[in-house]
Amino acid sequence: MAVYTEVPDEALAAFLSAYEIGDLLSYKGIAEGVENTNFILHTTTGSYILTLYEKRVKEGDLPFFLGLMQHLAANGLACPQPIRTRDGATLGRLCGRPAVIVSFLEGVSVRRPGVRHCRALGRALAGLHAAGADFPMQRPNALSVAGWRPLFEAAETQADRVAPGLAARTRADLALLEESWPQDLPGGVIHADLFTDNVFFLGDEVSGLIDFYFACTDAFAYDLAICLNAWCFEADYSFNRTKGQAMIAAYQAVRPLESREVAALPLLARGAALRFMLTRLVDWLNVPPGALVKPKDPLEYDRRLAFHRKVAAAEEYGWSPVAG
Ligand SMILES: Nc1ncnc2c1ncn2[C@@H]1O[C@H](COP(=O)(O)OP(=O)(O)O)[C@@H](O)[C@H]1O
Ligand SMILES: N[C@@H](CCOP(=O)(O)O)C(=O)O
Repeated sequence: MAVYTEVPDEALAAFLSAYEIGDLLSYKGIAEGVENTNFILHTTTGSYILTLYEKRVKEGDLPFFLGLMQHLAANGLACPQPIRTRDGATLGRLCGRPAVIVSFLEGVSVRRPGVRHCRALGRALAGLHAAGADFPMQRPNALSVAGWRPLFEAAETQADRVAPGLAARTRADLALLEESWPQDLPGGVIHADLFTDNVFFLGDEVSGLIDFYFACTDAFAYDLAICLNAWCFEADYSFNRTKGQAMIAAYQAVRPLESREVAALPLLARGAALRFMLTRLVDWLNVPPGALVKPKDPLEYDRRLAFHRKVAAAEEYGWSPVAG
C-alpha cells in the first residue's frame, strides 16, 4: 500500500480549511500506486483525491504536471483536475510534503486487458498526444536513456541477487541502447507511465487517464512503446501480437506513425522495458523502512527484454501500414 506519509486528522482538517469542497465525511489511504501517498476524501460535495508528493517527484516539476492536467482537460481529455483553494492556489503543503487535491474520476482499471482494451487505449493515447500538442511548457524526460546508467550503477552490485546474470545482460542492453537510441523523432507531451492501473474504463471505453507524474516532453512513439510493454504481454511473457496490432492500428487511425518511428519501434520498446526494469530494480533493493508499499517485480521487465532482444522489425509488435 502506498502511504509513505501518515497524515494526522488535525493536519488534514487545517489543510482542507483552505478549500471549498464541503465538509469531510471520511477519508482513507489508497492501496494502489507506488510513487506518492494518496488518500480518497469523501466530503459533502463529492469525492476527491489528495496526493502528497514523495521522493521521485521534484517540487519544481509540479507546475508542469498541474498545468498539464488543466490543459488536457480544457482540450477534452478526461483526467484529474487540480482543485483550487479559496485563494486560487492548486499546490499546498501537508506534513512537510507538497500536496494537491484533484477531482475523482469514475471508472475501473483492467488487470488483464483484452484486445478491445488495447484498441481503446491506442485511441486514447493518440488523443492524449493531440490534446497536449499546444501545451506551452517543456519537461525533459529524466528517465530517458541518459537517466538509465545512474539507475544501473545504483543497483549493479546487487542485481545478481535478484536474478543470476541480470547485471551482465542489463549492462549489455544499456550499452547498446546508449549507442543507438533514436533521436529527433516526432514528439511533444507524453504520459510516459500509461500502465493499466493509470487508465480507467467504463464498459469498453476509456473513461479517464490518471497519474501524470512522469509526463514529459519526448517522442510520441516512445509512449506507444511503453504501452505495448505494459498492455500486450501475456502472463507467460509472450507478446500478444493481436493486442499490439489493435493498439497500434487504433493509434494510427488518429495519428499515423512516420516511417522513422516505425523503424525505431523495436529499440524504443526495448528501451522502455529497460527503463521500467531499472526503476523497479532500484526500488526493489531500497524499500524504505516502515513504508506500506509493495515494490513491483523488476523481473517482469527482464523477461520482456528477452523478447525485445529478438525483435527485428515493428511488424513483430503488430504494426502494419495504415490502409489508405
Ligand atoms: N483522480 C483519480 N480518480 C480516481 N481514483 C484515483 C485518482 N487518482 C488516483 N486514484 C486512485 O489512486 C491510485 C493510485 O494513484 P496513482 O496516481 O497511480 O499513484 P502513484 O503515483 O503513487 O502510483 C490509483 O490506482 C487509483 O485507484
Ligand atoms: N508503472 C510503473 C511504476 C509507477 O507506478 P504507478 O502506480 O505510478 O503506475 C511500473 O509498473 O514499474
